[in-house]
Amino acid sequence: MTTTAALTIDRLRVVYGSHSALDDVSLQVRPGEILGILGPNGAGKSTLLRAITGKLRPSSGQIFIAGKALSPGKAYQHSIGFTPQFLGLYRHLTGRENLAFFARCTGVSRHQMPARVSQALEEIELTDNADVRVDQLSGGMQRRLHLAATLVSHPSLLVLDEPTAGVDLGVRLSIHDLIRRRAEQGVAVVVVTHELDEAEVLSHRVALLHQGQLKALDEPQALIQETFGNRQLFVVRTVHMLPPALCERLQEMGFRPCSDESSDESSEWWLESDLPLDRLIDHLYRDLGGAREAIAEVSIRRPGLKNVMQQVTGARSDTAVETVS
Ligand SMILES: Nc1ncnc2c1ncn2[C@@H]1O[C@H](COP(=O)(O)OP(=O)(O)OP(=O)(O)O)[C@@H](O)[C@H]1O
Repeated sequence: MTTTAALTIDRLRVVYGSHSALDDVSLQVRPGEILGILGPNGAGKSTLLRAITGKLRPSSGQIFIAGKALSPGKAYQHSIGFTPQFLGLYRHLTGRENLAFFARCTGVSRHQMPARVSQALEEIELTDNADVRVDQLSGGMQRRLHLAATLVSHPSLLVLDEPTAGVDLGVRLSIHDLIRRRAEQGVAVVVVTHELDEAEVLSHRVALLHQGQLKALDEPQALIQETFGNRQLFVVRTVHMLPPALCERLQEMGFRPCSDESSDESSEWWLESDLPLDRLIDHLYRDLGGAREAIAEVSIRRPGLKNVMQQVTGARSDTAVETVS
């Protein structure tokens, strides 16, 4: 028996003027699956979400929601719930009033509304503060309410743009639980996040976008295994940010900054290598010479999606292992 995909994207192309923002992207999301969409700035993530939610007309290709072709501007015909990145709540209304408003807007009947609103309030543990105005709620409560405003209509496809941006760990974990519970009930979830550690624990599969192209699509652990096999990473932490000459030296040895693509803002560097740790430390000490007191710690770490992303999108350093061997 085949299950109809909750979302099918077929050879999607979006061109802005002469710039190709999405280039021949195809993927499917099954009911109950959480798909993380990852990629550096400008990769095409928002464009993809706008296409899935019918907010833009693709230059070519098609999108199907539960097997039915999506017409741009007519997403309301499908059961899609979209939670944008920035809070869209009525601050002078209470949580309960906000949920009732969003339920009405998305077609929940008067008859169903009280039960739906109560259920959503319970889900986000806001029942006790349901009648407090939004502007008096904590930031974490507002974030959960923002998500609940989408959940209240019981969409079968949930599209989330950075649902945990700017929240603390406790709120983040409770939002993860909310998303997982809906997925367990059969809801398909597409979630854009810049937090690669989050994507690794939350997503069943991840799609890596770079310059509008789908570079990888797989389960997080499978991607890590495909990219790094059983190799481990050496991570060097420095006591402070290094002067440019030392950054260059580390890069010549094949190290990459952990924080982002900008080497002069990183005090952590990683290297994929088969060398034993003691030999690597010898090389480091020899190569950094008098600057070795800048090293605070050398450790071995399991690669993560962050490293996969750097490997897929960054300039590949093929000389890494040879340089220090
Ligand atoms: N309305 C537009 N007109 C012209 N170019 C656009 C438009 N929207 C996005 N772009 C360009 O398309 C590319 C993809 O943009 P998009 O916003 O989808 O990327 P993103 O992955 O969401 O980035 P970010 O993480 O910074 O939000 C970028 O090069 C961007 O400058």
